[in-house]
Amino acid sequence: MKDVAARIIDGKAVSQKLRTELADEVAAFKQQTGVIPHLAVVLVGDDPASAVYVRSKSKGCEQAGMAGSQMTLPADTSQAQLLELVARLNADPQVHGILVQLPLPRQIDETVILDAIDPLKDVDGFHASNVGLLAQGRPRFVPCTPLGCQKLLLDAGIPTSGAHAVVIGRSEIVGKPMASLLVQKGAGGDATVTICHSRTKDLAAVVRTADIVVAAIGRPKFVTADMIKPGATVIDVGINRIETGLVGDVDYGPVSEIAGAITPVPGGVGPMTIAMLLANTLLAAKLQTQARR
Ligand SMILES: Nc1nc2c(c(=O)[nH]1)N[C@@H](CN(C=O)c1ccc(C(=O)N[C@@H](CCC(=O)O)C(=O)O)cc1)CN2
Repeated sequence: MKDVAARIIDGKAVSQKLRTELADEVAAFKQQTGVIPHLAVVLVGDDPASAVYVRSKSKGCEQAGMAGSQMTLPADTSQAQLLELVARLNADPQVHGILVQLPLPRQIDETVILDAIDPLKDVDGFHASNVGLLAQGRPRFVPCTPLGCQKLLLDAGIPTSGAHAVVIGRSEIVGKPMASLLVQKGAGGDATVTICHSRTKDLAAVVRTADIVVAAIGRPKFVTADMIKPGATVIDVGINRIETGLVGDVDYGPVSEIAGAITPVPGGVGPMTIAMLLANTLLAAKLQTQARR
């Protein structure tokens, strides 16, 4: 055990600072172009957590001086009906960003929907062409949660160049794009990256070698103190609702006594996801406005 507890990386404070800066950028963009950036958020079904996230996305747009509209479809919506809505939003010149809230009901193939979104309006960065651009090291829209993790590392002054970063989880939304960001050249990158997943042999031993651990596996308190190298930085992407409340993928109390810096849940990575979405929406409006002039 260390005699000093880990530094807490406060995602709520960092996201608030970024959102204030973004509101100034939005105001300048509106003054220059007369264009109001507009995010359309689509929710299918009535999952209560998704409904909360979607509301905070629309509210976040308004607070930043952008337009946010929300479309809610019933849980039994067919793939064809959702594709029709996406096509309408793609064709609408007033809409700059389109986000389809995940997860989608089982009858709808997520990949088909995500790849139907105009890549220039894909503020989630999930379209195959945006995934490809990130993998090639020339990112356009980067998925919001990994981008938020990278911003937290940069804001906290955690060196990534030459560091060994271990990403636990290989999802398309977090694990894979996080690894791409950490390995790419430049600030917040240049790390040596290992991705661990359910088939990794002796995962604990691999994680113990990490200077930076990003936990995105979706299992409550999966990362325990014995897996952490003293002084390592621990970024917890997990949001798990258990009987006692909301917990991350990291066993926060014991791990914070070993780590050098750690994100809490709530108040760590989560708020950054929305801040990055707002930033991507302004970027979408800028790219489309440029293309139309
Ligand atoms: N189309 C997308 N769907 C989903 C994404 C996404 O980025 N794009 N990510 C997640 C959910 N999500 C945003 O959609 C999200 C999750 C959590 C938070 C957040 O601020 N969490 C708070 C806790 C809030 C609570 O009490 O529930 C925190 O960690 O402090 C924001 C956004 C899946 N779907």
